[in-house]
Amino acid sequence: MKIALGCDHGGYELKEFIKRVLERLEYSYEDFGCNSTESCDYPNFGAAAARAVAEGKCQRGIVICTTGIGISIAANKIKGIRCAHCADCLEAEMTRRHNDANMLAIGAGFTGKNMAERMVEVFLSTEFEGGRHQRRVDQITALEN
Ligand SMILES: O=C(CO)[C@H](O)[C@H](O)[C@H](O)COP(=O)(O)O
Repeated sequence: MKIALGCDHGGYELKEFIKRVLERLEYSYEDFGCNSTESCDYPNFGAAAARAVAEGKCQRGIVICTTGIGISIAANKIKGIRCAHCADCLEAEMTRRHNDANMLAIGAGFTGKNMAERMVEVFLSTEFEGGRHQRRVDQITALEN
């Protein structure tokens, strides 16, 4: 599974940490920037990672800004993306099980490295349950058209 990464300046350091986590877990990744803590704008980086997921070049995405909110809003503008802003492991697990979320958004100003590492692990290893949840995901998809 290949993971698309995106961030703004507020998420840069946590994104670099998450790269090491992904290497330890033996996931490949593609980094869509940004590439420093210099101030920049999150929409382009969130959308670039989201497009890679929507186009199937990557199977999941992880995006990070200071709150995780702005970059999740941007990612969710891309058709086919279900980007969940999560702050703990249960949210990261539930959004996989129930929403088949294909992107995780993290707020680096609020979520520490330890929690982020555990969220990434559970997000990438939890399967979608399908069943009644598939019907609801289909309804979300229908809203895009
Ligand atoms: O979009 C956000 C808030 O919802 C992100 O947290 C951004 O990182 C933040 O807005 C950036 O703000 P800054 O003052 O330019 O660092």
